[in-house]
Amino acid sequence: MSLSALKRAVLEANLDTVRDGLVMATFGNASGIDRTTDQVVIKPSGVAYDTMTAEDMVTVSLDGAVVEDRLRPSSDLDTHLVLYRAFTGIGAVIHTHSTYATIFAQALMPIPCLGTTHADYFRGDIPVTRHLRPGELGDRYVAATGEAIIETFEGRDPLEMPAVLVAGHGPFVWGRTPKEAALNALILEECARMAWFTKRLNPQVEPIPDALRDRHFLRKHGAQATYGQTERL
Ligand SMILES: O=C(CO)[C@@H](O)[C@@H](O)COP(=O)(O)O
Repeated sequence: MSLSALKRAVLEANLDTVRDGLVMATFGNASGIDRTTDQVVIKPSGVAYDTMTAEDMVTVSLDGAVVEDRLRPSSDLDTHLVLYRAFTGIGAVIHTHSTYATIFAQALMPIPCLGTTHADYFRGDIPVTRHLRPGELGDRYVAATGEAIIETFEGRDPLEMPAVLVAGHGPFVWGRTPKEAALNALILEECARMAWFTKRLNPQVEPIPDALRDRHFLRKHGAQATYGQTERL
């Protein structure tokens, strides 16, 4: 993908989060990476979404060196970079403060996998990171946020669990493309909303059985996926 195509895709993913009601004001950011050049394209910090253009997207290298510096990159850039370096199969990262997912993050509660809506996209409960320690709240705060996410994902496949709740902050999601990450951000919020109401109706309810969860997840993802069309109609 050319750099200009990546910038357009990243802009659209940012705008999707607003269109889908996941972001208000400037509370969020989406980025994408070209794995052939290791260039990362990310939303500029604090720019209004209704005036944002593809040319406003900021390009940096995977180690954080700014390639084009017309605008300052998102203040969450270092979290995105830590995720790209650790999760080599992902191509896009999105952060929002979507209401229900953020409520779970603030309550330090994983979003339980209570139904097949959830299992179609996330193979299990959406995990919550630990709180950052006082020594991590200085200059390295944003990178430390990414490192806490990586710690939470030890032994997990990030493509089977493309979302996390950062304690006291909000969700980060990812995908292979900016479009896929934007869809994951939307489904995450819907699953959080459903889990909230399900738990209110029946506080004792447990996550669905692993076999049902896996049946749903694997029919849509991985080598054996059977959902949808094998050929374009
Ligand atoms: O998480 C936060 C604030 O808590 C940020 O994501 C949000 O303000 C967006 O910042 P940027 O405009 O991406 O610099």
